[in-house]
Amino acid sequence: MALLSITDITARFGGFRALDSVSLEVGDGELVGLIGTNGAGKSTLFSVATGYIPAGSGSVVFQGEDITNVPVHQRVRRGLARTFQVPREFSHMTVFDNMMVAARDQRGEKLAALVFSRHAIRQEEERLAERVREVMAFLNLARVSDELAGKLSGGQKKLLEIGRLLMLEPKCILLDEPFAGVNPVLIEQLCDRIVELNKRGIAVLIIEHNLAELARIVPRLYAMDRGRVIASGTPDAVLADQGVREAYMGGVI
Ligand SMILES: Nc1ncnc2c1ncn2[C@@H]1O[C@H](COP(=O)(O)OP(=O)(O)OP(=O)(O)O)[C@@H](O)[C@H]1O
Repeated sequence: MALLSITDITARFGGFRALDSVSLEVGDGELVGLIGTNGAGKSTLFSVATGYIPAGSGSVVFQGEDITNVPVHQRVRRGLARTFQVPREFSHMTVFDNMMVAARDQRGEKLAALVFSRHAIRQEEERLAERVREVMAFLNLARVSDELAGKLSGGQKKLLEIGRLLMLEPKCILLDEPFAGVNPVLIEQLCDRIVELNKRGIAVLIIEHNLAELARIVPRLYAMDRGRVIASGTPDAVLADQGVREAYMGGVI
């Protein structure tokens, strides 16, 4: 059984059909790519999967449960979370605090339950801080821990965005163009960290325009064009697909 099953999803913006009966699956512990022309509907699909945009029709099933109408924060609590094309860090806060805020959001109810015990709150905060330090070390962000997030490079912001996601202890992450605006050296590092996360058991679905990098790390790809999935399979098979080649620059890739 798939970890995440998206079936026959349709989504409209006014009269425009951005997603037209889209189906896609991510298996437990799988690393999957999603490519497509500009405006194909990839980000919209992420938004429907994670609850930011309602599905017009179709279903989203996560870990065997129908979550089509479940709100964003409950999907996050179940372990399904996404990044955005443009990172959403708090630019005037430090890297460390950005990560702590993400962790506290997730732990909000638990912290509220501890309201009568200062000692218990301090212990919980220390536990979260320890987890933040672990994640920063994993992402090579430890040395910028006290920097303001707004001062980070594009690549470091993408790493921070992934760090904030990891504080949610997800089972499946949807990464929207993690390599966009990132210099080649940091792309290598990002690729390496994404593969390592996946090895540790987190399922990953990645939207990416950088086909060379994506094809290097994912065993399986989907391709979208004009609101539909037009191909899926190994990167070689998808990139050789005639429909995909026609969708991209009239067959030039
Ligand atoms: N909030 C919105 N209101 C109206 N139209 C929208 C909205 N969001 C997206 N669209 C339209 O839906 C279509 C799909 O957009 P989407 O951002 O999902 O594409 P994409 O495949 O992620 O594109 P890109 O690779 O360029 O980021 C586009 O035509 C876009 O203009």
